[in-house]
Amino acid sequence: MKLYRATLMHTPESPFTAPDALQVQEDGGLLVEEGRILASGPYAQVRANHPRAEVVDLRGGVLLPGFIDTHVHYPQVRVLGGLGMQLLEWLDKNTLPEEARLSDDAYARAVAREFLSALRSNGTTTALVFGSHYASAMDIFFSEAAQTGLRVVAGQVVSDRLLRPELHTTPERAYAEGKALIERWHGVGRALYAVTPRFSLSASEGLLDACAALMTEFPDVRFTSHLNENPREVEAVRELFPTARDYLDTYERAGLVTRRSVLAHNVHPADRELAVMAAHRCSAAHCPCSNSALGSGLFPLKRHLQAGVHVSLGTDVGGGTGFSLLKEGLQAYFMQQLLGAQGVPLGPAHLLYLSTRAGAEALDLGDLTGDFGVGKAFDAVYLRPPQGTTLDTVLNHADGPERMLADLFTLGTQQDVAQVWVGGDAVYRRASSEQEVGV
Ligand SMILES: Nc1nc2[nH]cnc2c(=O)[nH]1
Ligand SMILES: [Zn+2]
Repeated sequence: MKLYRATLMHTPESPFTAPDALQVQEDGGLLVEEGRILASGPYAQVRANHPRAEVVDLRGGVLLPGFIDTHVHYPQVRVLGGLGMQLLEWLDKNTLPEEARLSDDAYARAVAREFLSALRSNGTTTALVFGSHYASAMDIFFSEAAQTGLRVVAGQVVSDRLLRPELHTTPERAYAEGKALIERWHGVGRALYAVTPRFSLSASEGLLDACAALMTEFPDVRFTSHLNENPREVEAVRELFPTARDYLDTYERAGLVTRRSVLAHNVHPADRELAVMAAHRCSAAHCPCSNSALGSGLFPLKRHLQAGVHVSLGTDVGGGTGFSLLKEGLQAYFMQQLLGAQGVPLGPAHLLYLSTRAGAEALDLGDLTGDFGVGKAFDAVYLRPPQGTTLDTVLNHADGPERMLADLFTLGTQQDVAQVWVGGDAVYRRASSEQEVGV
């Protein structure tokens, strides 16, 4: 039994609907046994009730629930930085050639290790991972992920048109390979499976039906894809599906819009699409760094919230700009500011919620993770800036916990992630030599 002593902050409820959603213990205690939180509260109180627990002293930093990235591409870690293009050109020139390289198992393993290491060192404890087009690269991914202890919800990406021939499959093969991967990996350790057509642009109706067949046969797997990211993409989908009411309808008609569906981007939705997403309780993964880098547009958060659509955050590596949910939260804030009266003013509690609890809800893992409630898994990130850094200075002069949280989202980077736990297991610890900077 361990008692973690730290400044604790979490958002068990949504600040979009609940006032005072940010819960803070400035000198807090979290009692953890067998990976689960048994008690929480002021340190002195938890200590008095559990005098024999081993104390882990984390004073001097801030302990947050582990970050939850609801849209990130495993095969794209090495193509980060491909700036200067919009979506379709970026896929063609920057991304798909790299994705084809994952047909080589040794290459796929190296990329999987780089990807999983980047998640952990950025404080991400759960991720909805867009996989590779190759089944063997997914076997490699799941086996590497199991060794890290991270929670991954991932699936083979399937497409049968308009990418490049070596990335195409058939509905029959997509079904057979998906079924085999689900039987091998879904619910094994901390892994779950997500059925993942790349986007309707590269999927025939037959392929979407094959995806639906998997969802029917295995009702608790998740579903993810892309939606309404870029105007040229939206127009191409309209031409490819002349009888569909809109982009969402291409998925909806196949029965793929459910409580366990997460659709990335949705920068250009119609009102009907928002209403249907809300009715089916499916989630939108907002990827603000990617939307900026690829010039996709300004996410209409207010329209999503007004329609009742649940929204979480994704880094969208490699369309995005890295693995940090701190940066993603800050960029979400910037973009809402830039929208002026059309934007939603986001405070630090919103940014924390979007990067933790909202992701757990999107993945239907809200009973397991996303906050520090009693009974939840101990999934946590300990942020402690190296001495002498700007963030260290600013935190030392912050006039209260809410301002500290704003400082973390404004200035925090990978270098500030000191330790990470999943289910009580330590999955990352910053090398101690990096802790002193400039002193
Ligand atoms: N951002 C992004 N959008 C996509 N739409 C289809 N594939 C992709 C991808 O890899 N990244
Ligand atoms: Zn994406």
